Amino acid sequence: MTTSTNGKFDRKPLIAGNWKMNMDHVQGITLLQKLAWTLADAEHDFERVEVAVFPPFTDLRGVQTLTMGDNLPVRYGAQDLSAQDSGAYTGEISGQFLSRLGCAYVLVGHSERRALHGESNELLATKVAAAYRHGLVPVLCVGEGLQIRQAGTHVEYTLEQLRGSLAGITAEQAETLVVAYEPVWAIGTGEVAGPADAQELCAAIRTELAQLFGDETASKVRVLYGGSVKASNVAQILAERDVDGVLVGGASLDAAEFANIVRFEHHLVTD
Ligand SMILES: O=C(CO)COP(=O)(O)O
Repeated sequence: MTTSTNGKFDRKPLIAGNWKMNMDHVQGITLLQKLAWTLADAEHDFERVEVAVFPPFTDLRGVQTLTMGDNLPVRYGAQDLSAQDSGAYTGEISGQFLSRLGCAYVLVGHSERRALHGESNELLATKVAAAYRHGLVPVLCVGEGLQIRQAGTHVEYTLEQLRGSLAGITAEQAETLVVAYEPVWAIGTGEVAGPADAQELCAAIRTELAQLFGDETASKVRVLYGGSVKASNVAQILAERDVDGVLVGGASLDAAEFANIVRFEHHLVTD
């Protein structure tokens, strides 16, 4: 991909699938194998467009085996991690364990965890720090609910989440950061934010990152959009200048559909 004047193409697009609490360890292997075959048939260039999956914890060992054994260049991560490293924290999973399982990434602060588990920005800042301690790249999720969108305060609300969840991290750490803007009203609803909405927030996030960490760092951070992304709408969303990838829920559970999302550049050509 050539370098554009706005620098967007210096950032490798990241197409990520969040399987949520779907796909047991056997189903997960089947899904990933199908995805691998489909992308191999299409001669997908993983150097050009990065692919990552976020399976349930119990699938990670199998995903590790599959990606090592077949030398499949799909990267993967967990959907959450503990803020602690080890000890008496029943039910928690340490970033150290994820790192040893070959995870490259970890989701932090998905809206479902914020809403269902009461995860605050303060707690999430400690999870982001834990991810960096263990060599994992945090994919920090932010985004407003419907009421906030209707009140028109969505930009300020989302940036407040961003600032709060990144408290204490250094500019050097921030260089590898991934942020996912996922408006809650667009998650699993079929209601996709328009490309202009996605661009507005992704650009606002980058501007805020520039204030926190400097322009150069902000220009390296990949900002993804998530919420009802499908093969039929991905190309328009990724045509926006500050949108560097997508975080896909439901449509990532179908290998053919997800492979078509990964191949978004081909839709652009035919659009
Ligand atoms: O929450 C999401 C990804 O993390 C988006 O989910 P859907 O793609 O199912 O709307």
